[in-house]
Amino acid sequence: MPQHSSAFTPSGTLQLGVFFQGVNSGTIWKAAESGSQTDFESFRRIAQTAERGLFAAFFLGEGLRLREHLGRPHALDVVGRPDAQTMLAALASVTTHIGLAATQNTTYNDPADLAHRLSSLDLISGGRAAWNMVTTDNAWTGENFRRGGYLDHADRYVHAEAFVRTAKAIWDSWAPDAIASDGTAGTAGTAGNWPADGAVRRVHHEGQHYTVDYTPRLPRSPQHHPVLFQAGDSPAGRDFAARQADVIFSAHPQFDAAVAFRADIIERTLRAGRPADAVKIMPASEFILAPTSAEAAEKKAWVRELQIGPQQAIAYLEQFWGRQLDGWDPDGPLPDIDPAVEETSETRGSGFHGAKAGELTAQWRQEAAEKGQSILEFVRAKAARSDASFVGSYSEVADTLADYARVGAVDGFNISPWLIPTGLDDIVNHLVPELQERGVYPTQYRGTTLRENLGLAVPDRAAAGEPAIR
Ligand SMILES: Cc1cc2nc3c(=O)[nH]c(=O)nc-3n(C[C@H](O)[C@H](O)[C@H](O)COP(=O)(O)O)c2cc1C
Repeated sequence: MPQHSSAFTPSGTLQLGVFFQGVNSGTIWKAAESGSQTDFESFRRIAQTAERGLFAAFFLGEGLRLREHLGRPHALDVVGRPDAQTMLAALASVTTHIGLAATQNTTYNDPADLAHRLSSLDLISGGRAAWNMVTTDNAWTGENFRRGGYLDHADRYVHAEAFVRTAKAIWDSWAPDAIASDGTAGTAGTAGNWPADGAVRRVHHEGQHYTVDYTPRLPRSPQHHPVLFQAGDSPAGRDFAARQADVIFSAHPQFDAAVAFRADIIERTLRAGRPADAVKIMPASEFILAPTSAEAAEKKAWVRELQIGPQQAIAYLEQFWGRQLDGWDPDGPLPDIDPAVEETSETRGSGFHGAKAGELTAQWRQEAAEKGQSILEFVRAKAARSDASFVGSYSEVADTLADYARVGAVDGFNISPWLIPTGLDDIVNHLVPELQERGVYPTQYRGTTLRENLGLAVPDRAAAGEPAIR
């Protein structure tokens, strides 16, 4: 295994990505300015604004089934999420530089099929595709598929590892010069569009969950293969990222937590035999900005009010009580009845997986009573990802972000706009120039591929001593 320097040197710069929300209550869909969550125009407008702001990547999440609660569609979610790869292919034709990242899970997809579809996006976009690798944390998705059921947490990452190694083997199987640019490498076709003999390797993988025996169908893209993001925060998820990913879409945006997360990932990355800076980190975040801090605070109150209305507040509590609470007054105190479940459900997208429901709800009742909060006020405070929010004037927030860049706490932020499609406008028009003035943000795209723009090396697995799967 090659030796790497254990020293981590902060790049001193930041990248931005945009995460178009399809679930949860972070996006306001009912303001006068709100667009549609399914109309291509919303996606085009956001992606082009992000590109004007030199964003590295445009992200789409994935959910293969509507989230449900107590047998009904989850009232906390907006309904409708067009297929990510279809949407990104359409966006490739109206953008030129921004990366196009599709969240795709390793539990319900198949590696040969997904590797091919991602390669297609990578070729169509001229080397701008990324795959955000997730394992998916819910059982109800499995009910959509013939396999049914759902893998144990530990198995999900074993499966994910075999999946991504197979995908990488598929992407590595065409030699770099399989199709020569002057059209002379081929032996079978007159136009030189065929690979030379021996230039494409067959991929064979026999695993616990699937077997692949496959001759890959596409050559390398200008960035070799899609950039790999990972989202999943358990120790197993972090180790998986340390071994396989280029970038982590993390859940730790607050400064101290970000610094600790960076240290943890450096340790795991070195243990995996990769250089200390091999894995970049971009946490999920929300920005509420205005010319002055007082105006930003006012805006925040408006945003929170529209993100969580009475119906969402009740639906939020129902996740933890495990029963319908629609008779409860959102302006009254928290329900003084016991939950119908022992543990908060791990399968309903809650951020409190497996907590003891009785203890948690009793603690919340006490907390709300002490603060004199109604259901609505309590949920607005609890559900808002306030730990992921950067609220302030353009220059205050730019100063804060410059501190992150200086110590290398993160490599950038993946921003969820709270308004679609105009939610990036003030970031691009005001925050980006402030960051550029501080020398912590690019003033142009470095290249045309996502890999170049993120400053990632082209993968060379043979040199890294990692054999392709046979
Ligand atoms: C920031 C972030 C974004 C995620 N986005 C998605 C998503 O869009 N679709 C999905 O199925 N899972 C998503 N996940 C969930 C992961 O797939 C994973 O299943 C979950 O975090 C549980 O794994 P863990 O225990 O390693 O955290 C996301 C996770 C994180 C941390």
